[in-house]
Amino acid sequence: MNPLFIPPLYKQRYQFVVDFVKRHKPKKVVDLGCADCSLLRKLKFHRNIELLVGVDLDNSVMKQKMYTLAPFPCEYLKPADQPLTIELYHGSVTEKESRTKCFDLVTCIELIEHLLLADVERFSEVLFGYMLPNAVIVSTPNADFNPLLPGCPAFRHIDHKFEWTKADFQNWALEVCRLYGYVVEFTGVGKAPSNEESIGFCSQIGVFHKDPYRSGTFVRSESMENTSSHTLLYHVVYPSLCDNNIFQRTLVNEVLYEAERIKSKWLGVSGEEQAGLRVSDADFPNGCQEQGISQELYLQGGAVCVPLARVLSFPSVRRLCGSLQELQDSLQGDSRVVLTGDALALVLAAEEEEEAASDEEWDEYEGPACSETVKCAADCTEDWDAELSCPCEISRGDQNGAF
Ligand SMILES: C[S@@+](CC[C@H](N)C(=O)[O-])C[C@H]1O[C@@H](n2cnc3c(N)ncnc32)[C@H](O)[C@@H]1O
Ligand SMILES: [Mg+2]
Repeated sequence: MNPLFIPPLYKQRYQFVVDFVKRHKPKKVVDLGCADCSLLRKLKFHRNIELLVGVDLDNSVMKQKMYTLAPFPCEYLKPADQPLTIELYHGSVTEKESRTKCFDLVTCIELIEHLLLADVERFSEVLFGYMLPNAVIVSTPNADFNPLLPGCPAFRHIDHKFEWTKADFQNWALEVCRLYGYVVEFTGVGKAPSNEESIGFCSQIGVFHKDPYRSGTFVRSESMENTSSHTLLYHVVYPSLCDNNIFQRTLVNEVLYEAERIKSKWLGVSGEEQAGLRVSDADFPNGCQEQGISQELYLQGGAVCVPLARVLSFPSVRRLCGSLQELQDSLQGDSRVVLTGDALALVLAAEEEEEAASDEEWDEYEGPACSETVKCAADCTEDWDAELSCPCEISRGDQNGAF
């Protein structure tokens, strides 16, 4: 059977959120009804997000997949500039939880139709009247579209408690806006055929923003007290340069790496050629030229001295330290580096201290403990999807997929 939508509808819903995040750059995002964390796994690559939270009533599905939200090994080797914390909570979206208050964006993708109709009002109050997010994205099946889905039963999924027509959804959304001071834009994914466009999208979406003209005049939840009704299941802090220890370790690694490379190149050429290796200001712009600070290497008591000014000309170091003074301040007192008395150069042993691993040692090396292939940053998302999500649309049902 050919898929009805290409890409599948669940991917189009996730992409809708990802596009919104790219445009609006929210810092704090919570995904209500996050299930197997598929959307969270996509969002974690958007490093404008500093706090990413998932909430679901079903803790078993979250527990199965929560470790896929852990940092990749390469993220420890090359920490990001911005911090990122990911948290998963077991709890109901109809209960107030102060740790989900005042986020920039709340997503509710195919969640609302799984609530009892009697609970929708309570959910609306918790979401719009208590959590007070700046923006909300709600998606839900459009019942008007069901006749166009071949073999579609009364409801698209066995766990759906209701399915709203376009008018039902818009009535709910507009009432919520009236009560809580929001404005809404209606859109969706999964277009109807051109002769049936008035039916609307297969997945209807409402994008809510706080109404700038009504701030302070809307209803707030009766009780705004700090309540903790959810249980924290998972908490991970990503390595980032905002952490002083990680910053220092990364800086020292980069400085030593670049300094050793400069040293090896310098040692590898004859004395005459060394003279020819004299650096010109234009070769290594780093802001030190004006101060007349030398960038040339020299020998001192059998050791090679590599000027910090020269190391600072490498973009990998300059990204971390903006000036020579900053670099000196960061390196002084760090036990992994030795500086000259004037703190202007690094002192490195002229000879390699450690021999490279012998052939026998390499024979014993069994490779990394985990055979998993990891790729960096945004490219990974599709790999993870392929591995972690069932590629068969039909078997996924509406949980994430068919409709
Ligand atoms: C169809 S799934 C949607 C999953 C995900 N948002 C997506 O689009 O892939 C609905 C999710 O809502 C969760 N859910 C249902 N009622 C809930 C409640 N009262 N509080 C929190 N989560 C709830 C279910 O456990 C389920 O994981
Ligand atoms: Mg559903």
